[in-house]
Amino acid sequence: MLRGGQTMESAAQGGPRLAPADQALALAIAGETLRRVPLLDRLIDGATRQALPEDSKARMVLRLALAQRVALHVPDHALVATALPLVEGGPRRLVHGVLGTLLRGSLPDADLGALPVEVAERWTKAWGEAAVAAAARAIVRRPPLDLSFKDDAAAKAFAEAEGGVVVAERHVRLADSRAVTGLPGFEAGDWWVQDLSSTLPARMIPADATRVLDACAAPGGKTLQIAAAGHEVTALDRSESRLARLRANLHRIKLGATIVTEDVLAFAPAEPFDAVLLDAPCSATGTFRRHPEVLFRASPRIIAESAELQGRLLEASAAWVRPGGSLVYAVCSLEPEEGEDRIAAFLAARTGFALAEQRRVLPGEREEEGGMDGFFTARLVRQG
Ligand SMILES: C[S@@+](CC[C@H](N)C(=O)[O-])C[C@H]1O[C@@H](n2cnc3c(N)ncnc32)[C@H](O)[C@@H]1O
Repeated sequence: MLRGGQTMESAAQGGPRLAPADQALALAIAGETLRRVPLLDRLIDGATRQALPEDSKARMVLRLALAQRVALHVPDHALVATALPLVEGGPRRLVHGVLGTLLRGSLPDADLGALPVEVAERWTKAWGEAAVAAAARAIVRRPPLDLSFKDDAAAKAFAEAEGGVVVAERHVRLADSRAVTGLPGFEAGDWWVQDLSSTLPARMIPADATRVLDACAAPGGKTLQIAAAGHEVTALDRSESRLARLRANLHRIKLGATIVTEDVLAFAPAEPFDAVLLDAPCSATGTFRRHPEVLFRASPRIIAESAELQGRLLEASAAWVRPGGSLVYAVCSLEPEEGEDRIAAFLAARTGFALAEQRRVLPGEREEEGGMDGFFTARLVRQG
């Protein structure tokens, strides 16, 4: 992931086939390492005479071993026994020596997270130190399990029965992550998993909008919300495999939508929509609590490329909004270039749209209730 910019999911698929318990442990070690790389590097650098290259195998293996000790409380003999074979025929002596020194000393047992240095600097400039400190706390905290419900009464009854909290209309938060398939209402299709932040854009769609286009729809969290709210949804995405997941989700929740496999940039609807939701592809840095690897992938170049594409997708989607209708834009990103700046640039470059509402979610929001993913969403109205 650090070298190739892969997601955890694709890295796991590309690796060797492991038994489920080993796969879960491997993912836990990788995730806990990514949640505290600068902290682990400080420990490693404090125990080596010459700094190990950033990308060296010795540094990678030491990070993995130390994360097991500070975050997963793996016994020393076990983590040494899994680290050394990784450097057999290579820097085995060095890794053994550094690990020995560190494990004999007092390692922080603290649940301290650390954002990659470049991300901390970027976000301090954009959002200030309090948001960065909140993000460092959040990256090592297990996020709650958030469920969106088809029906508000069912949400309230579920919260009461399962010890959850209704944190918004049709939305229940469970403090601890449980196996979702075992929760009541899974088979019946009463709810789906969705972070509270991700529910904000669909809540901005005016109640009187009849025909709604979900322009980057798969795997369908927002499509489900829009359909559950009673709108007629057209769900468009260019990825057939992701649309297969959207179809399966609609089937389980027993809701309907017209599905279109198409590129936003090539789509030509027969008639305009009352509302268009563009949940644009983005760096996804707001989802760092569940996917810490996003912080290492989102280089300034990737963010700039993503922002450029978002500008084009916004222009294309704007053309399908009827006069008086709404265009809702959303990104699960903590980069202003993908959020506030995109909307400002869109409004500066054309007439005919006005900003109706805008919402930014930063790390630290509702922290005592389990927090929220970083997010940005805005609603524009097409003037008639
Ligand atoms: C942020 S995800 C959407 C998540 C979805 N709205 C949900 O709530 O479950 C972005 C989606 O945009 C799709 N996408 C990216 N570029 C596209 C394009 N040019 N045309 C159509 N879909 C695109 C991707 O396949 C991906 O499914």
